[in-house]
Amino acid sequence: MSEPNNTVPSEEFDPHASSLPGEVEQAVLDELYAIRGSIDNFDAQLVYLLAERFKATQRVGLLKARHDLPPSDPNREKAQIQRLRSLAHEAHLDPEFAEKFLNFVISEVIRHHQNISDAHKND
Ligand SMILES: O=C(O)C(=O)C[C@]1(C(=O)O)C=C[C@@H](O)C=C1
Repeated sequence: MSEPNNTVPSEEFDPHASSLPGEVEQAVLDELYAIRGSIDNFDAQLVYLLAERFKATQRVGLLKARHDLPPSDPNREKAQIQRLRSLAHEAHLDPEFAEKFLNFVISEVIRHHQNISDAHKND
């Protein structure tokens, strides 16, 4: 039976899933798997961190809808981008990437805010 799209697949994550076995020495694969273990831990944290951020922005969206405030706040965004670029620079992360990432997240937040506002108006 196939699963509905909105559920977590029941299949276990295989941390050793790879297209490389047979192509490289086992020692190289072992080193790669060890590094990938850290990548997997980081990706899991990223998901939890983003979920927490969206929980907070959901509250902002409700507050804005209740008080009929616009979904976006361009001056706030400018300040956030400037701060994130500077943090990225200090952390040796490409500031362009940090800005693109923040803009990507914020555009999704604004879409959520708009949906909350539309739902609020139709109540
Ligand atoms: O702080 C707000 O006013 C928000 O709506 C949150 C947020 C963000 O995701 O950080 C999203 C949209 C705004 O343009 C600015 C910031």
